[in-house]
Amino acid sequence: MSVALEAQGLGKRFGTVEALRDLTLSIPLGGVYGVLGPNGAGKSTLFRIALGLVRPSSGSVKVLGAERGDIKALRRTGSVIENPHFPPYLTGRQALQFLAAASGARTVDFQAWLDRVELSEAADRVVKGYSVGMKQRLGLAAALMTGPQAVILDEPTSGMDPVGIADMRKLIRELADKDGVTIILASHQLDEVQRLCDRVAILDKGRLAAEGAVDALTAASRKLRIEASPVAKVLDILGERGQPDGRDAVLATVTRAEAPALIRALAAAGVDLTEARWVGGELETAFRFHTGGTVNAG
Ligand SMILES: Nc1ncnc2c1ncn2[C@@H]1O[C@H](COP(=O)(O)OP(=O)(O)OP(=O)(O)O)[C@@H](O)[C@H]1O
Repeated sequence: MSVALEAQGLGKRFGTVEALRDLTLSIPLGGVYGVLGPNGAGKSTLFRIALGLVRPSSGSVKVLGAERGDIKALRRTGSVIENPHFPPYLTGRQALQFLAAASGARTVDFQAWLDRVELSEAADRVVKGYSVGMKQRLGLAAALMTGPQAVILDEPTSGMDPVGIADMRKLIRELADKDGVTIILASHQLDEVQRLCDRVAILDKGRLAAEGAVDALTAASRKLRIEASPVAKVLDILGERGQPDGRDAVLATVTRAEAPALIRALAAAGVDLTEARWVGGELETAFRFHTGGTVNAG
């Protein structure tokens, strides 16, 4: 089995609202997968259906190869859905012990998980005094301590400061690369997603608007900016794939694979090359293109 989450023609109606419409999506096992979309696109609904918290109106979803609601698959799937809540007068350590007991987990190394999410110093303080970021990290420890194969995180960096966001990004990447946990996350932080995720799905009004490797989705807006002299010769060699950028540079629409040959051709034609660098290629551009221009902060 190489699929972590598979949705087939998934639909969900809440009264007159169609939160998901005929969504077919396959999220591979391994790596970090981002589910993106404007507010109300259906990201949380997809996650809630996958976790057995909400019943779909049509279609089906499998998690780790098992039908929705399968207890064994759910035990192998951790989750942090929106800001996690803990009994406020328990300490971080007690909260993990309480949740482990509730889920029937027997051999959990609480200290190791508290260390891993950098909560060792705060472990014996009550959760009530924790910051948003600390609660998110405690939620992540709670989701991971039972050794899941996949983890679903709904906006894991919401309400965090830039340092907290960078730490969370590092931890998530490490969990995927070193621990082999498949991470599926929803986020509005497109620059973070671009740095963190291997693949993404872009949802728009409950539909799948785009899906693919981050590199492939961003390739359309990525250009090679070539600063060279004479510019006219560069434009001549590039033909339709070149456009002037100021007086001494050209934007070339080429792929990474084509770049070395282009640079060799320019040198062979006697062009003096001062600089060649990639510009553009932001995930935000792809997001705007596929969702009709809405980018949400927060
Ligand atoms: N329990 C519910 N009852 C009624 N409508 C709901 C319910 N849950 C979600 N919806 C609606 O379904 C649509 C999709 O919501 P969902 O929370 O899945 O979007 P989202 O992409 O996660 O949005 P956000 O980025 O704001 O978290 C929205 O229009 C929302 O108002």
